[in-house]
Amino acid sequence: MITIDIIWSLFSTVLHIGYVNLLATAASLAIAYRVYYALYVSPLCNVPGPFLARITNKRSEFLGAIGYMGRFARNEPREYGDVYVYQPNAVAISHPVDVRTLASMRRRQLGPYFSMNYLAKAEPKIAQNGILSLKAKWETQLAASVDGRVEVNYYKDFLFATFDTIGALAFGREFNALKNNDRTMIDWIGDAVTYLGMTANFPLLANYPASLLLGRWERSYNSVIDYAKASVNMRRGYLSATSPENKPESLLMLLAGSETSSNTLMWTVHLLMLYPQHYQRAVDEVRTKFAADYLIGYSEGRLGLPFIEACIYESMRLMPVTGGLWPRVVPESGITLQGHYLPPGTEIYVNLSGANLNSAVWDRPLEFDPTRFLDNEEARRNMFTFSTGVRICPGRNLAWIEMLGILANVLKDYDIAFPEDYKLRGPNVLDENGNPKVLDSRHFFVSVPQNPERDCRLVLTKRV
Ligand code: HEM
Repeated sequence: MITIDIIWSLFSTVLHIGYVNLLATAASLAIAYRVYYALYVSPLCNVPGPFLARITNKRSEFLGAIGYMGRFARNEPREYGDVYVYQPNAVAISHPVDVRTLASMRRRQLGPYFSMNYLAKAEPKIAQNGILSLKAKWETQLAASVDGRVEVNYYKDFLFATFDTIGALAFGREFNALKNNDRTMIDWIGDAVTYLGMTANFPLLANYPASLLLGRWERSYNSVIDYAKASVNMRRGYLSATSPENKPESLLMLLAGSETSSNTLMWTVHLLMLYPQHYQRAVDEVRTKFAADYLIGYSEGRLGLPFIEACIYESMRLMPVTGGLWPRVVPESGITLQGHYLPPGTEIYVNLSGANLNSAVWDRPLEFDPTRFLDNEEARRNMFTFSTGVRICPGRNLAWIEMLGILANVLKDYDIAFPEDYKLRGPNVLDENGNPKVLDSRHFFVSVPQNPERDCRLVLTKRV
C-alpha cells in the first residue's frame, strides 16, 4: 500500500510539473553533475586540457569524424602541454619519454614476418610492383608527349604503386591499379573501413533492417573479404603467415601497407618541392653515385644515400601520416607522467604528431630540415611515426624498401617541378611561422591532403 502511495505521489508530481520540465531538470542535473565531477572529483581534474574534452567524448569523436584529429594533434600539446585530457577518462600524451614508457607494455605480433631477411626475398617483387611499374607508366606517357613533359598526380601514382605491392606480397594477386589507373579495390577498402567504423561505433547498424542503411559500404566490405579469401585459397604469398582469413587482419594489411607508405612518399616529394635547396641536394647525391636508369636496390640506397634517407625521416617527423592519437590503457599499477598521476584504467592517447614536434627535443620543429637526421641516431629514435617499442609498426622494413626505392630512383631518373599554373603552394607561399606552407590535410586513418586530385600535380621530364 505504501509503495502504491509513493508511486502515485511521484506520478502526481510529474503530472504537476510536466514531462518537459521534468526532462529538462533531469538533463540539467546530469550536466551539472558531469561538470562538477570533471572539475572537482575526476582523477584527471588536475591534468590540463580543453573543458569540453572533460565533459564528453563526443568532442574527440566529432574531430575524428570530420578529419580534424591530425590538426588538433599538432596544435594541442602547445596549448595544454605533454599530458592533457582528451576524453573524460582519457589523456593524450606527447612527451617522447612517456611515449617510450608506454610502448614497452605490449608484445610485437607480426614482427618476424617483416624482418629484413624475410623481405630481402621479396625485394624483386617490391621493385616490380613499385618503382619499375611506376617508371613503365611514366615512360609510356613521356613517349606519347610532344614536348617530353607530362603532368602526373604523384599522390595517386604512389598510392597505386604501394597498393599493387601489398596486393602482390600479401595476397599473391596482381591488382594492376597503377597500370590501369584502377581505383576499384582502393575504393572498396575505403568503404570497408567506413563500414567497420560505423558498426563499431553504432553496433545496431550491423543488424537488419538498420544494416540496409550501410548498403554500399557493407557490399564493399564483403567484396574485400571475398577477394582476400579467394586469394588465400589460390596461393599463400610471402606474408601469408598473417592469416588473412581473419577478416579485419586482411583489411588492416591492405590499409596499413599501402596508404601509409604512399602518403609518406607524397609528403616527402611535396616538401622537397617546397624546399628547393634540399631537393637539389637530394638530386645531386643520387646522380653523382648512380647511373641513369640503374635500378638502385634497398641496401645500396641505405648505404649510399644518407641525405635522401634523411629526407624521408624528416618528412615522417614533420608530416606523420599516422599523426593522430593512438589509444592505450593505464595498467594495474597506475602511472605518473610529467608529474600527473593517472590511475589504472585511464585511457591514454599517444599523440605521435605532438611527440615529433616537441620543442624539448627538436630545434625549429616546424621547419623541414633533413640535415637533422644525418649521422644522428638519437634523432631517429625520437621520430615516432612508426610508433616505438613493442608497439612499433611491424611493416616498417617493407615501408622503407618501398619508399627509399621509389624516391631514390625517381629523383635519379626524372626532373620534377610544380606545373607553371600551380600557384597554391611553393617555396614563396609562407605560413604564419615563415616556413613554406604545406598542403592542408585531413586525417581519418592516415593523413591525406585535402584535395589530392587537384593539388598533387607535378610536371615530370626525363633527366638530361
Ligand atoms: C610509412 C609507412 C608506415 C607507417 C608510418 C606506419 C605506422 C604504423 C603505426 C604508428 C602503427 C601503430 C603502432 C601502435 O599501435 O603503436 C602501425 C601498425 C601496423 N602497421 Fe604500419 N606503418 C607503415 C607502413 C606499414 C606497412 C608497409 C605495413 C605492411 C603491411 C604495415 C603494417 C602494420 C600493421 C599490420 C600494424 C598493426 C600492428 C598491430 O596489430 O599491433 N605498416 N603502423
